[in-house]
Amino acid sequence: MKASRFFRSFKFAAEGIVEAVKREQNMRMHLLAAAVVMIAGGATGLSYAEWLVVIVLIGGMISLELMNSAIERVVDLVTPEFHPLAKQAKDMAAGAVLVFAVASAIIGLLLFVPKWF
Ligand SMILES: Nc1ncnc2c1ncn2[C@@H]1O[C@H](COP(=O)(O)OP(=O)(O)OP(=O)(O)O)[C@@H](O)[C@H]1O
Repeated sequence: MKASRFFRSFKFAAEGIVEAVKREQNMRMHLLAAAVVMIAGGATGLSYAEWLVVIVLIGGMISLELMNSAIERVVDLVTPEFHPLAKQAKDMAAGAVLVFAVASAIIGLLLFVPKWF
């Protein structure tokens, strides 16, 4: 792949992220939560390995939210009408976000709580 093409793809990806931050309240919530976790991590003094876990969880959460937003848009593009498959697609995508958020919250508690008490 030519360098210019690579940077063009990078620019489009960045535009997608900016668009999601502008339009999706959930995305802004995830970013706020990520900032709080990073500050808490700094204050708590996480180890190198613990920071790796936190970074993977934050990156995974934001990536999944981006995929969820993308699926919502494709569904709306395909059918503005009510359709059971549209509902399933949106609800499954939202379910994927929820599963990762719950797993992340549990891992976060397992990481932080023993250091605080
Ligand atoms: N075309 C559709 N056909 C059937 N059900 C739909 C359709 N669009 C949305 N829904 C249902 O309504 C719910 C809310 O959809 P809506 O588009 O308002 O929000 P969203 O795009 O899923 O989430 P967000 O709150 O991030 O905008 C969906 O999760 C789904 O259950």
